[in-house]
Amino acid sequence: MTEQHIPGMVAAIIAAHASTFAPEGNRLPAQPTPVATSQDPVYLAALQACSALGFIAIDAQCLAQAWQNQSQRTGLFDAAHWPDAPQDFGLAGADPQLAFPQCPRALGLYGVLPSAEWVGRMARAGVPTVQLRFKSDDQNAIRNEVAAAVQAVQGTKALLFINDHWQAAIDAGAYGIHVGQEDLDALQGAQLNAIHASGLRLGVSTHGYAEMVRAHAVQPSYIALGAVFPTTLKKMETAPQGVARLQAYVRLMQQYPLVAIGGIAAEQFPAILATGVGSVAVVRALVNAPEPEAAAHHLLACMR
Ligand SMILES: Cc1ncc(COP(=O)(O)OP(=O)(O)O)c(N)n1
Ligand SMILES: Cc1ncsc1CCOP(=O)(O)O
Ligand SMILES: [Mg+2]
Repeated sequence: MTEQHIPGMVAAIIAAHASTFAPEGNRLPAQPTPVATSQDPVYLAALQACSALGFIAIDAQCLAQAWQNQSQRTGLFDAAHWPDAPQDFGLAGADPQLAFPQCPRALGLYGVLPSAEWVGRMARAGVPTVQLRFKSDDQNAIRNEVAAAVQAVQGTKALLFINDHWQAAIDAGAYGIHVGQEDLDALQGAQLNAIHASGLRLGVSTHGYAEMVRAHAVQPSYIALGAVFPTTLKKMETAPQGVARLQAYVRLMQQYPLVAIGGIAAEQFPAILATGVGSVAVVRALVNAPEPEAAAHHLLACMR
């Protein structure tokens, strides 16, 4: 492949994947082609094509590198084969010594909840995985709420993750911690080591290819993928990813337990579960339901 083949390769990738990633009527806007970090013709073609298909700069760069690696590994350029091999994304070779402790591969219905009271309610309703997402800057209130959430799941089978407040989670003996990309940015190496040494599980939020690669660098216990659909619960920096991208992420990230999150209600469960993701996280589908326990039972039935 040489430079003169690039326009044809761009067109071939778009033709093969537009119906999946940029279908008529449900298309993310085309993105400007970002700076190239390789002059390989496959890389350059994939960078243009993935940008045209609506992938943001860091994800288009990540995909282009993977497409270049795939072509070099297989010895051919196949426009129809969307990259999905972990080694082409630099995702192979997890180190069991450095990895965070394992959690179940299928975390099932995952309730992300605003208070210890909600955590207890949903744990008692049979939700297998719960998270305390308590937003506060008051350290005393945080410590009390985290300790109360740990108490609230006693006697149930629920696994309790604490969002953001990792030190309080360690001190209270929660099952695990959930952090986002900004939380990871703020964590110093020694703090990440402290979480690792505590033996708690670690879940990490991701919103696309580049963030999945970044999350892999810390080898968390699970990876969350979202927002799949629009959500009013949280201001997202990235567009809703949609089910087609979720499917591609699940194919690539099979080595991790995966959680889908964002804008998911009962009607979306069949499409989400068909991707092979082992867990579906919801906030409003539980918290805003007129009868939250009944909603939990219905969503648990949807999981089956
Ligand atoms: C299961 C799960 N996935 C994603 C998030 C979002 O975490 P984060 O990006 O850190 O945002 P905040 O929840 O802290 O606003 C989550 N909490 N749980
Ligand atoms: C916390 C969070 N992170 C990504 S989407 C989201 C909110 C999900 O809430 P809902 O299930 O109500 O859309
Ligand atoms: Mg957070």
